[in-house]
Amino acid sequence: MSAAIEVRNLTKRYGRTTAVDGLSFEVRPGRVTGFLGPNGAGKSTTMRAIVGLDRPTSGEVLVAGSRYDQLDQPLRHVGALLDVSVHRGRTVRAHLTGLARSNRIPAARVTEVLEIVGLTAVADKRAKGLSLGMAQRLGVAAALLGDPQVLLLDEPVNGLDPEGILWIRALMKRLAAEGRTVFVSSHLMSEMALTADHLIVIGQGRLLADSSVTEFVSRNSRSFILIRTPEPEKARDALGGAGIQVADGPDGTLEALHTTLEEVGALIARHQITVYEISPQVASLEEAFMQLTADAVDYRAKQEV
Ligand SMILES: Nc1ncnc2c1ncn2[C@@H]1O[C@H](COP(=O)(O)OP(=O)(O)OP(=O)(O)O)[C@@H](O)[C@H]1O
Repeated sequence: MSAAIEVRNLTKRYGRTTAVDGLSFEVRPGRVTGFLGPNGAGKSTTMRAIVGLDRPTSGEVLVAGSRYDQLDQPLRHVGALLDVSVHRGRTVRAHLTGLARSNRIPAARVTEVLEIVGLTAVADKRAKGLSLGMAQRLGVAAALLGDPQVLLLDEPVNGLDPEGILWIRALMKRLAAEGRTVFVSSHLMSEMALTADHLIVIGQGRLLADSSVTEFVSRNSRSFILIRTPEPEKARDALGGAGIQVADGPDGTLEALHTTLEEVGALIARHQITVYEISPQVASLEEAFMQLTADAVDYRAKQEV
């Protein structure tokens, strides 16, 4: 399986701001790849570089083996939902027809994409009358117009209602199942956990992780047994005596690491310690992501002071 998008040592500076800093990764076909990072991490800049809207300060980006500006009929190779920019006075259909014509795409395809995104009923309405969710759908329709093998979607769930969110998730999965490359950015780990098969995580314009979602979860999520007790010293001694590592949790709780509920329960009973709660805990994906990107966020916050 060869990579459909190759980002090689990409750096992009805007004046004194380094938005992307020596970033390299590949995006493969047949799966949804989530592009995750806190606000300002450099996701949009990278996506804009992939479709030739931003010129790299150094490094390069290849799509389907070529630089975007060297692709013949680029819309047939890459479809992108970046900023939704529509000629707002035009109708939905006219907007798509104009795009199709300038890219030598048959007009019949407009009817097809309107159907795919569920905008057939509003095809003759002016784009400026559309809700944000419908405007997102129109952006997706434009991205699909050339029936491309590679799709880039920058925060596609923004502005969508719950039904729209389910729709876009299903669409992305379907496009990937058809063998296409789907690269989708988000600043929400929870959203990506539901949609993506693979993750590229960046912070401060640098690569933090490149792994499957399953791997990311098992590597980054912290699990422990939470103990709430009025006798923390007794509990600490009992656990420590059995060779179990104990950390301090919030509100005076204890966290027993690398152990099981059964082992902790048995020890607590044997030492006759009063407990109010013993429960297994797994840090959420969102926490794992925040932990991973915390340094990047701190750094940026300090810079802006
Ligand atoms: N045209 C520009 N001129 C100057 N600085 C820019 C420009 N575009 C982006 N930046 C800066 O580059 C950094 C990365 O921005 P970018 O929009 O790529 O991040 P992002 O990960 O997409 O964030 P968000 O989730 O907020 O969209 C930020 O510090 C941003 O302020």
